[in-house]
Amino acid sequence: MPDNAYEDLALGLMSDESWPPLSLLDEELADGFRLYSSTSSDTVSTSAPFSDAASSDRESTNEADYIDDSNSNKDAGRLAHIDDGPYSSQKLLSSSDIVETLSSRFLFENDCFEIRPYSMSGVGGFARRDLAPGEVVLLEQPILRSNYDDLFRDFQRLDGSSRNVFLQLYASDHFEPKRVTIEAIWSTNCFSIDPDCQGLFAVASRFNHACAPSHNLEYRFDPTTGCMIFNVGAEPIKDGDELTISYGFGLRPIDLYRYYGFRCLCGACAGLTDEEISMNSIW
Ligand SMILES: C[S@@+](CC[C@H](N)C(=O)[O-])C[C@H]1O[C@@H](n2cnc3c(N)ncnc32)[C@H](O)[C@@H]1O
Repeated sequence: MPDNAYEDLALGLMSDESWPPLSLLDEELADGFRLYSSTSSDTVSTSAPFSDAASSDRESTNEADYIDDSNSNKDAGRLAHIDDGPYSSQKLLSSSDIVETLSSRFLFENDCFEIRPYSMSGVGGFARRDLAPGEVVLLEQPILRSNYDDLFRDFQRLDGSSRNVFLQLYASDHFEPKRVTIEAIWSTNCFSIDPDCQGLFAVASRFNHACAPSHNLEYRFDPTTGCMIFNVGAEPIKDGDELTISYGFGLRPIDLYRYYGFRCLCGACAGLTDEEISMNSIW
């Protein structure tokens, strides 16, 4: 495969005429899309799926301390952010803005898929054309690498735009009521990068789960590029189909409910009855 084969699939790079291909690590990718280089020297080696949200039981902290921009550090994280241009209305600061925007706007698109709202579960990814088995649809660098111990400190080091992207991601209301939004967003969306480190990905966070064997994307973390790479599984995907991933090997609907707080509606599993839900209510 040629070196630049993935360029137009990297986060922030649009393959249509208005978004000419640029180098993956260009700081200025296109109007309104920038990808900041990380100063982190972390090495990563595995492609484990979502982190175990159930294992995090940390004390809450005053969230207001962590959403002040004044100390922003542009180099603390990687970001393909939404600023101007066609995505200007996604420069989001409040949860009401987020809700309004998610209900009416496309969130991201490249040659292969788009992230858009739909009725089942907020937003999801949908194929924009037929996709072949094995085809790479997205390479994405995390906007933040962290872990549950360092999350608030690392969040504080993000620049203001990265924080806004972070804060517009979906936060499950399943997590402990006193848990602050930052931690709920992290728990809902982060992917494991290695045993001690997770990553938050602005676009990949929008992929919904489907139970095996019906999920149609595979993913792995590539330490060389620092990207999570998403490719089509063994079966082709048709234009318009939802792109789905597995949130974890062997997870049953009851595990999804306990760990992530949602009733799986993927259609491939039996789901959960009301009785099972009430028997497993956590709060
Ligand atoms: C990582 S986010 C995925 C994107 C999310 N739909 C959004 O609007 O941003 C995970 C959340 O999506 C929803 N979700 C994902 N997969 C689902 C499924 N199979 N059935 C029902 N809800 C699902 C749940 O609300 C879950 O907490």
